[in-house]
Amino acid sequence: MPRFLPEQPLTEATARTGILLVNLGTPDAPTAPATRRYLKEFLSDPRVVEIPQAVWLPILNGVILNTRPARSAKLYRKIWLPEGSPLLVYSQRQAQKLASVLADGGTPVTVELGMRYGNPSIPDAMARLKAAGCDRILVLPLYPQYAASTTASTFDAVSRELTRYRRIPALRMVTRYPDHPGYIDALAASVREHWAAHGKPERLLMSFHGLPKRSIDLGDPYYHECQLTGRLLADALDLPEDGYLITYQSRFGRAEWLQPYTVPTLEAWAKAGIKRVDVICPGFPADCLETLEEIAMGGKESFLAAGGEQFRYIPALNEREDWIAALARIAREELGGWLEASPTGNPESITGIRAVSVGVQDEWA
Ligand SMILES: C=CC1=C(C)c2cc3[nH]c(cc4nc(cc5[nH]c(cc1n2)c(C)c5CCC(=O)O)C(CCC(=O)O)=C4C)c(C)c3C=C
Ligand SMILES: [Fe+2]
Ligand SMILES: [Fe+2]
Repeated sequence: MPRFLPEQPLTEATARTGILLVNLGTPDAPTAPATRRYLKEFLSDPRVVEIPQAVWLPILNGVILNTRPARSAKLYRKIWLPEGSPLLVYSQRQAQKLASVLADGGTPVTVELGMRYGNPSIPDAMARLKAAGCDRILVLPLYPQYAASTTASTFDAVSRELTRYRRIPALRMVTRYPDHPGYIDALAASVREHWAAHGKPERLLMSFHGLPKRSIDLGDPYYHECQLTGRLLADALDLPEDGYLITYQSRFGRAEWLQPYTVPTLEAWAKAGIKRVDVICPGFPADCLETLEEIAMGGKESFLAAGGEQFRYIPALNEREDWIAALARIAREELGGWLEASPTGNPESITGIRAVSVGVQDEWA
């Protein structure tokens, strides 16, 4: 049994650039066993829970995985689409549309979606890129703001898989785009369209996924990147200081997480007499459990119960044309120097190198 995965012979036709689009991942089904499998993989990642594994794993396996899966599965059932989990459905459509926008723009690259946890896995997506002949890969995570628990964990998974390869591809990775004009403009356009259809609220709440405060104290740039996105979005919308607030959601466990917390803020606003709010979750390019259940359903319920009168959730960017165009722009910018060599996807300029390496292979065959 060879130590590394077997390789297909190198041919001229196989040289291509591929994009590995990555998102977090989601259960295969809205059931307790499928949610348990997903949470086990997710919460065993030391990038996600930074408690020493000898302390954390007994808590995870003994307590959390015996209680949370059934509870979370019930929540997933509230948002599940006929085609599957929203996070997967929207991420898959983003991958397909990104490939077609790039191809229409003269950049024919293969795009594969890989989920950090669950399916389709990052190793499977990388195998598909390899089978398509991609020997240059751009990793593009659907995380505009850098966090070690998401972005660095993606890098861990990609690089771990590469340790099994004999012939590794050239590799690039987008690590952050919290201030990319295409991303900010798409967010601003989605808010303006929402206001044109439904009217303007008293306040706009921008809710980002939370992180333990300790991670920021240890140097994670996530908080600053969320604040940057939020401020740029507010500027693009000409919002006054008291017209919006950036908050953090999805707290997990008892430690302090980034503040202010989303739902307590909504309740405090309602109690202070704010009647009409809109909520957007700019850090989630695809709608998912955390936006659809926790915010659009749970946040609304809390706001109304505390005396608020009108709560509107502004959907994630999902398949918006301007967002797919922004992703294509980000990809093209990061692919600089790779695409020039292969304007038609057929890398003439490196044909000579290919011919030599194929020749050497033949000699040893
Ligand atoms: C220790 C816990 C967690 C950290 C740290 C964390 C960071 C983090 N997560 C996202 C994006 C998503 N998280 C989602 C779900 C989710 N997150 C956690 C915990 C942590 N996240 C849990 C336990 C769950 C599962 C749901 C539940 O049981 O409550 C999702 C949605 C997944 C879906 O299937 O729809 C996303 C997306 C980011 C961006 C982030 C760090 C910045
Ligand atoms: Fe999360
Ligand atoms: Fe949540």
